[in-house]
Amino acid sequence: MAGPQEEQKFCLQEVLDTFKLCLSEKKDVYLEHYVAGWRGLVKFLNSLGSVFGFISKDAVNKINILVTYLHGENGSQYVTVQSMVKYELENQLVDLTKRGSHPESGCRTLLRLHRALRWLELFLERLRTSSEDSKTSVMCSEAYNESLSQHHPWVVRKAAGMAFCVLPGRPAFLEVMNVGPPEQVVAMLGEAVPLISEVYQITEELYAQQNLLDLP
Ligand SMILES: CCCCCCCCCCCCC/C=C/[C@@H](O)[C@H](COP(=O)(O)O)NC(=O)CCCCCCCCCCCCCCC
Repeated sequence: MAGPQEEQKFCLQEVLDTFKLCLSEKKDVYLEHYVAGWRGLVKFLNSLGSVFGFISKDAVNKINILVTYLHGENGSQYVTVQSMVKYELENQLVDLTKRGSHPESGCRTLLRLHRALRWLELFLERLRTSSEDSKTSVMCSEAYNESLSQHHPWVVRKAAGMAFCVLPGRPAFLEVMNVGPPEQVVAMLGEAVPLISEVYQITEELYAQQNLLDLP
């Protein structure tokens, strides 16, 4: 049986499995599996050390907000991202233009994770196609600059940049994924990236249709 230590261990397979479960037959995104995917990723971040604590703390905070809705009295409205958006909009539960009485709506909280998912997609694709001696810090900051950084103030960008510098090199990084030899990690990333990308695209289209991409 796995001890507490092992239960905390990140495993790319597990994250891949949760993202697989994310999409329903009609391509709705299940919130439960979406947050489970993020929980798995946070485990990975925690295994990289305390420098990343401020990032994982924010991610956990956002995961917990969503889980509270999911398990709350209106939980049945939060089964999918689609139903959450519909419910919160119909009931005026979202601050649309400036922060007001709903600073922690499901919609704005998920949007933050959604933007981070684009970073993840770009980063994992770089990792997958990179050579053995490529620098993870460079891949990570390139992916960040192309995505998430646009939504962050200077001070967060600075702190993120500093954290990226202490990322382990590619071989050690692939090892923490607990998949096996590098070729196997690369193969699994080949499966994971399109899945993550699909979940991202579906959410992006929904948010764009509803004009929710700039929620405060
Ligand atoms: C592998 C290295 C991991 C580097 C993570 C890259 C993302 C850098 C994000 C920096 C966020 C800093 C923390 C603060 C964020 C908030 O200001 C900001 C805005 O929130 P607010 O509107 O409520 O104020 N929050 C966010 O943008 C959400 C950030 C969520 C980041 C989650 C990152 C999880 C990373 C998981 C790593 C997995 C590695 C892949 C391995 C297979």
